[in-house]
Amino acid sequence: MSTIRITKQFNFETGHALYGYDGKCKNVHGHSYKLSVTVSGKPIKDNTNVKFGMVIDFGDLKKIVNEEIVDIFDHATVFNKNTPHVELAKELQARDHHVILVDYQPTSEMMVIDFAEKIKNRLPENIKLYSIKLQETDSSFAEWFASENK
Ligand SMILES: Nc1nc2c(c(=O)[nH]1)N=C([C@H](O)[C@H](O)COP(=O)(O)OP(=O)(O)OP(=O)(O)O)CN2
Ligand SMILES: [Zn+2]
Repeated sequence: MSTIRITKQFNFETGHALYGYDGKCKNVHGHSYKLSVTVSGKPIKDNTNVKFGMVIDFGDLKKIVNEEIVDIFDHATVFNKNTPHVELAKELQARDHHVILVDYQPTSEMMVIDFAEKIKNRLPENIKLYSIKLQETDSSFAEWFASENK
């Protein structure tokens, strides 16, 4: 049976700031992120299985990515907790804002690394994470490929 890649796309709105950056993205600002998650596997051969012909049900992949990423990052603001932005984050949290403190600079590169780990940990044994693409703007995106990260 052939190995097939399938992709599910997601959208979420997230704020961030790049502490110490030498450009306008040092300011708190937001993006309409577009996330593409590609997994690979073999379509189920058993015609009595309700998922017959599927690598993984798009709905099951959606549930994993929504629970791990979209529901958490949507309408949140991400700060690097190893910078003075932690003070700003605490102030926002005290005012009931949805803030995420991460252990990295929240660039698109570092976010795809984080997302890849989160998704890999949730996939069934027979399904492999192939790649992730995170688009910050119409012209800027970062990609993670399993083949380059063994
Ligand atoms: N390698 C990276 N460079 C930059 C990142 C990043 O995550 N990785 N992030 C930013 C800013 O957060 C923001 O995304 C600005 O990006 P940029 O593409 O420069 O946005 P512009 O709107 O200025 O770009 P246009 O060319 O006008 O579309 C900065 N750099
Ligand atoms: Zn940005």
